Amino acid sequence: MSDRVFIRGLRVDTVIGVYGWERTVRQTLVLDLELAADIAGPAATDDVAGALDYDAVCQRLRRYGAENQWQLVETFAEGVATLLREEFAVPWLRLRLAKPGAVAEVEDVGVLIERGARP
Ligand SMILES: Nc1nc2c(c(=O)[nH]1)N=C([C@H](O)[C@@H](O)CO)CN2
Repeated sequence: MSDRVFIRGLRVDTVIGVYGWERTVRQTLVLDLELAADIAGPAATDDVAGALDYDAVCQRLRRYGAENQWQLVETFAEGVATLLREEFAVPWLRLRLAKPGAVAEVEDVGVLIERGARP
């Protein structure tokens, strides 16, 4: 099954960073997600109840960012992957996590991870 739900450019505000000043401010991370998910099933019923609800995913990840804090983008990325697999039963995902403006003269930096087994 190569079907995917994708989310591009999800902005999550959180406390993240290794420097002292970063512990006192909120910064915006930008997430691009590819989530393995069945498309034909929910298409047959035309019912969001059987779909991987991308709106629910976005709301949950914004709340995850608001309620927690991290030092490394790596830690945040692993937490997002675990949450999606445990709470939304996503069997495989690819996450690109960008921290725009974190480094001078650089557009963005971050991590790209894949977790789970491709169905
Ligand atoms: N591999 C990483 N390197 C760095 C991180 C990080 O999260 N992962 N973070 C920082 C600082 O917080 C930086 O984002 C502030 O400009 C430095 N290196």
